Amino acid sequence: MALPVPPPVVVLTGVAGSGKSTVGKLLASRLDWDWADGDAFHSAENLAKMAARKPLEDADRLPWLDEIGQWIDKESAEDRPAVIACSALKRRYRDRLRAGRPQVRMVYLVVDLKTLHQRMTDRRGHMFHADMLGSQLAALEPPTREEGVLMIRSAGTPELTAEQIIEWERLRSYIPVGGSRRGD
Ligand SMILES: Nc1ncnc2c1ncn2[C@@H]1O[C@H](COP(=O)(O)OP(=O)(O)OP(=O)(O)O)[C@@H](O)[C@H]1O
Ligand SMILES: O=C(O)[C@H](O)[C@@H](O)[C@H](O)[C@H](O)CO
Repeated sequence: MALPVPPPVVVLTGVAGSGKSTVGKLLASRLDWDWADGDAFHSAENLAKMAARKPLEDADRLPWLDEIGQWIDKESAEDRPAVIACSALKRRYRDRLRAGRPQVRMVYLVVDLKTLHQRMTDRRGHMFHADMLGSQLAALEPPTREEGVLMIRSAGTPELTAEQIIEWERLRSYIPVGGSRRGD
């Protein structure tokens, strides 16, 4: 008999400045689901590297992705639906996060370059500098035609993007009409 699939865990992916944290926080709050920002799982070494404007490499990101995976597993073990932001720039990073976790639903935020650059330069007090955007784009393998990834253009307000994600059919089917948002 197949094991029951735990409640969904939405992973908001995309390059720095695409709005993962802004949209993710809003989405989790609208749904009353747990929320985490993947940036909180970076090691001190990774944070220092990024603050020194050195792009992360695979060897830096793999243990970080595993920390995020463990957070997802903990949420699922407690039967809790959740949202987490994680850049997951490459196919193999996404595969690492979703392997053995059928509850993971990936959303990729599509934002044009001009807007991305504007958001990064307007953002104040963030350890990730706007001049690192190029390195994010160089590492990026967009999930075009990748099965199970919702690619959503995030050009309007964060509220609109969060609403569009909620409407995403597979999530909607989880949220009972008129029922508890946690589905219990
Ligand atoms: N849809 C949006 N419309 C306008 N501004 C936005 C939108 N989404 C995010 N922003 C702004 O753009 C900036 C970047 O957003 P945010 O920090 O959420 O991106 P991020 O993908 O989490 O970046 P990082 O990976 O670097 O943490 C923020 O200052 C935020 O207020
Ligand atoms: O994979 C990466 O290069 C990192 O996750 C970055 O995306 C940063 O964590 C983030 O952008 C900082 O806010």
